[in-house]
Amino acid sequence: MTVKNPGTTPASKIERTPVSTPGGSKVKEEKIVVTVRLRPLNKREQLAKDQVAWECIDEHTIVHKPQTQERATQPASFTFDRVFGPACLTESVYEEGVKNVALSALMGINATIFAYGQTSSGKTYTMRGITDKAVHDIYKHIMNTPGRDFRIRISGLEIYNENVRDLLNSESGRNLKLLDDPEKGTVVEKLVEETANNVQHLRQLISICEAQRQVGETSLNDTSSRSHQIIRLASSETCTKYLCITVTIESIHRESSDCVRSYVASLNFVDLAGSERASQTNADGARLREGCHINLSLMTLTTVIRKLSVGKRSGHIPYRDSKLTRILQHSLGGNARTAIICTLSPALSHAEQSRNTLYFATRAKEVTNNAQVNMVVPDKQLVKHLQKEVARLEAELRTPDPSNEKDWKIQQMEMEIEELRHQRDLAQSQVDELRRKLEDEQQIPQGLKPYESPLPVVKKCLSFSGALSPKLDDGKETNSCNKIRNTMGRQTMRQSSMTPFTLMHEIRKLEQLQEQLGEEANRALEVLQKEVACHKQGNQNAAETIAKLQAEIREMCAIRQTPKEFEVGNVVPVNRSVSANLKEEITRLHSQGNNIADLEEQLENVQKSIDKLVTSLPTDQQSKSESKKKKLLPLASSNGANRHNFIRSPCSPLLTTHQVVGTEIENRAPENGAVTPSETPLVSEKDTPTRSEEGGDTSSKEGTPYRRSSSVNMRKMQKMFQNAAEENVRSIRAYVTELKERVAKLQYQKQLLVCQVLELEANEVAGYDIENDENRTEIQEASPAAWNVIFREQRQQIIELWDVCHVSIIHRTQFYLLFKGDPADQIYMEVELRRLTWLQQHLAELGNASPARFGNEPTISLSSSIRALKREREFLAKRLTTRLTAEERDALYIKWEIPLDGKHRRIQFINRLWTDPHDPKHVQESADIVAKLVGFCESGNLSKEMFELNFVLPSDKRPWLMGWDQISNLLPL
Ligand SMILES: Nc1ncnc2c1ncn2[C@@H]1O[C@H](COP(=O)(O)OP(=O)(O)OP(=O)(O)O)[C@@H](O)[C@H]1O
Repeated sequence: MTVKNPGTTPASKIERTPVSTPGGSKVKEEKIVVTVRLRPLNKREQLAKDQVAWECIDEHTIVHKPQTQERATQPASFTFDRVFGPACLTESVYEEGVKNVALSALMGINATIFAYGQTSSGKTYTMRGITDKAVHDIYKHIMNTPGRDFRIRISGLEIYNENVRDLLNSESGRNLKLLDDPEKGTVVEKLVEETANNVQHLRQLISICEAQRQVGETSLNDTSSRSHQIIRLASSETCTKYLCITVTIESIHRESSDCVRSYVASLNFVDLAGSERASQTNADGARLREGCHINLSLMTLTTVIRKLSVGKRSGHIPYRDSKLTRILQHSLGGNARTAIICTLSPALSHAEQSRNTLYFATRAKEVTNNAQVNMVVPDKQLVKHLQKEVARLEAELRTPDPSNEKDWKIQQMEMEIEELRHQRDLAQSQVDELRRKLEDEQQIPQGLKPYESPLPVVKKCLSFSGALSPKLDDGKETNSCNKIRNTMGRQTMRQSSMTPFTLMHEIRKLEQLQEQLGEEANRALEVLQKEVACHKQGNQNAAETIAKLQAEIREMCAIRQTPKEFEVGNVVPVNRSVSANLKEEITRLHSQGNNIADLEEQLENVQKSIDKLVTSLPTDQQSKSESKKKKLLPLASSNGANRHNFIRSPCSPLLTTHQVVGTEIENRAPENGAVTPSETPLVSEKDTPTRSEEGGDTSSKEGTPYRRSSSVNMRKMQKMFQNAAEENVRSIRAYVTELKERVAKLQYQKQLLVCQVLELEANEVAGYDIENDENRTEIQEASPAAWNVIFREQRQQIIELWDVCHVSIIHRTQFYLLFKGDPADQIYMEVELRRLTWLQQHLAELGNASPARFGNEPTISLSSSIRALKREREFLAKRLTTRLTAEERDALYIKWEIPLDGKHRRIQFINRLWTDPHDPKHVQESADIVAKLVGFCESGNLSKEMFELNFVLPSDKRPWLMGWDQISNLLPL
C-alpha cells in the first residue's frame, strides 16, 4: 500500500497529461495557491489582554499594525492569493481558497492542501472544516455524475518524532518504513488503505485517523497537535461509467467496457505540527525532543520551499532530509496542485511567529508545480485486452476462419485439385495401358468378323472425348453424344468384348476427372477474382473512411464546448459526447488499420494461391516430355466453356481480348466439315502428331486432317493458361505492391489523425480554446511559395527536435534526404513534426523515471534513446572501414578536425555527425556521410511512402521509436 506518492499506483501503467497544455505542446507550470487565515483572539489571549497585531485590509492583503516600540524595518504588508480575516468562516476559506485545488482530484490531478502555522493558530480547526467540506463535495460530484463509477479509499498516517505511524492500524507499530520505488516514488510500507463505501463511512474513517493522532499539551494550546498528520484521500476515475478513488491510485474498470483507462489522483489533507521554535513552547524533556523532530521536518520543509521558490534548477532540493518532505515530494514542485493555508494568531505576543509564517507563505507563493492528469491502464486489464486482440488476429491470420469462407474454399479447392491431378495421372496411365492393349488387338482383326471388331466404337468414343468442337457447349449435343456413347457402350457389351468395354469405361472415367479438374480450377479462379475485387473495395473503403474521419475531426475542432459540465480551476472535463465521438472514430480508425493489415495479408495469400496453381501445372518442358509419353493432356476435357474462362482469368489485365479470341480459335475443331466430333479418330501413340515450333497443328504421319490432334491443342492451351497465370501473378504482384504503398500512405494519414485527436483530447481536458489557438496547425493546401517557407521552418524544427530527442541519425539522414520540399511532402513533414513534438513532451514528462513497459516492448525514454543512438553510432563507426577507403577516411578526419594520430578516430568522427542542428552545412554533410555509410541513395532503395514502415535500425532491428502506433495506444480505446 502506498501513501502516495501522488500519481503512482501499483500494477498499472500511468499516463500523465499536463493539466493545462493547449495543443499538448508545453507543460504548464502553476504556482502553489497560498492563502492566509487570521483567527480571532482566543480566550487565553483575551485573558492575557493581548493586543491584535494584524489586520486584513482587503481580500489579498494582511498588514501589521505597528506598535510604537517596534522597529519599522520589518515589512508591514503581505499579499497573497486570498486573505481571510477573523470573521471569515471555514466555509469561505474552503470555497474561495482551496476548493478548486481539492476537487482537481476528481479530474485525475493530484492535490494537496497544507495547513501551516504556529501552535494554536488554528491549523487543525481549519483543516477539519476543509476536509469535511471536500468530502461533502466529492460525494456530491459522485452523485451528480451517474455515468462514472468512483472508488474512494483512504489512508492516514502521522509523522511523530520522525517515525511514521499508521492512523488506521494502531497495531502496525510505530515506524513504518519509507521505500523508494523507481516507478512510484516514495511509498510507505504496509500502510493500511480502507475503501470508503459511502460518505458516512469516509467521515468515520477520518474520525478514526483524528482520534489516533498523537496529541500533547503545550503551554500555548491545550490540545496541541504534536504530529504532522496526513490524511490522504485518493481518487481515480475512469473515463466511462465506473471509477475508483483510491489512496493507492488503483484503477478498476468494468469487464464489459472497452475502455482500459481510468483517471487516478490522490488528495492529501496535511495538518502540520506547530511551526514555532521549541524554546517558545517552554519545552523540556520529551516535549523538547518532539519539538526538535517537529522542527527538523518543518525546517526541511522551509528549506525545500525556499529552494523551490528561487527555481527548481537552483540545485539540490533536500526532500530526503525529512520524512515529511520525502512523502510530500510530489506536492512540492511536482505532479500535484497544492494549496497552503497559513494560519495566524492575531496576538501581538505571537507577532514574531506570525511574521515567520508570513515569510514562509511569501516564499511558498513562488513555488511552481507541474500537475498532470493521471490516467491509469491497469496492467492486468491491458494485458488481457492485448492478449484477446492478439489471439483474435492470430486466429484470423493463421487458422482458416469459418467466417472467412473464401480462404477456406481456396484451400479446399487446392487440395481437391491436387487429388484430381493425382487421379488424372492414374487414369492417364491406365488409358495408356489400355491403348496399348487395343493396339495389340488391332493386330488380330483379320480373323474377326467386322461386327466383332471393337475398334470403330472405341474410336468414336475417344474422338468424342478428345474433340474440341465448340458444339460441345450445346447441351443437346452433349446429351446426344452421351446417348451415342451409351449406345456404343451397350453395343460393345453386346459384342461381348470385355477389353473394349473396360477401355470405354476407363476413358469415361478419365473424361469425368478431366471435366472436374477444369471446373475446380475455374471455381478457384473465380474465388480469387472475387477476393481481389473485394480487397480493392476494402482499400477504397479505408481511404473513404479516413477522408470522412478527417472531415469529422475538422468539424469537431470547430465545436466550442459549452456549457461545461464541471469546472475545477483551469481544468475542464472532457465534453462527453465529443470525447465519445473521438473514441468511436479512433476505434474505427484502428479497425480500419487492421483491415489494411488484413488486406495485405490476404493479398499475400492470393498471391501464394496463384503461385501454387501455376506450379501445380506441368511446365512447358514437362508438357513436351509428357506429351511424348501421354497422348492426351490433362485438360483435354470436353468442358469447353470452362476452358474458356480458365484462360481468360479476370486477374490478368494483361490478357487481351485478342488472346482470348485466339484461344477460342485454337480450341475450335477443324471447320472443313469433314469431321464431326464423333467422327474424330482415336489418336494412337503411333499417330500422335509432333508439335511444330509455332505450336500449331501439324499433320500426322499419314497427313490426314483427322490427325489434327486434341493433344496438340491441349498443349497449346495449357501453355496459354500457364502464360496467363504467370501474367496474373505478375499483375497481382504489382497490385500488391501498389496496395502496400497505399496502405503506407494511409498509415501516415492515420498517424496524423491520431496526433490530431490526442491534441484535441488534451485541449478538451484543459478547456483550451481551440478556435483561438494561434499555434494550431492544419494541413491545408499551401501555395508553392508559402509551402516553401513552411517547409524550411518545419524542417528546421524537425532537425532541432531530432537533436533534442536523440533520434536515430540514420532516420534523420533518410528523412532529410527524402523530403526536400515537394508539395507532396506536406503530410510527412507534418506527421514527423507532430511525432517529435509528442516525443519531446513524452520524454520531458518521463524525466528520469524508468519507462513503463507496453506489452513486451519497452517504451521510449531519454536514456533508452541515448543508448540506441550510441549503438547506432558504433555501428556506423564500424562501417567506416568497410564503406570508405583509408584515404577517404583520412580526408574526412582532416576535414572534421579529428587528429590523424588520435585514438578511436572512427567513433570520434561519427560522434561529430548530426551534432549541430543549427548549421545547415553541417546537417547536409552529416546526412551525406551517413547515407554513404548505410548505402542510401535519395531516390533509390525506398519510396517515400514506404519510408517509415520499412525503417529499422540496423543495429538492433527495431524501429527507432518502437513504432508510432504507441501514440495511438495512449488513446482511451
Ligand atoms: N478561526 C477560528 N475561529 C475560532 N476559533 C478558532 C479559530 N482557529 C482556531 N480556533 C480555536 O483555537 C484553538 C487552537 O486551534 P487549533 O487546535 O486548530 O490550533 P493548531 O494550530 O492546530 O495548534 P497545534 O499546532 O498545537 O495543533 C482551538 O480551540 C480552536 O477552536
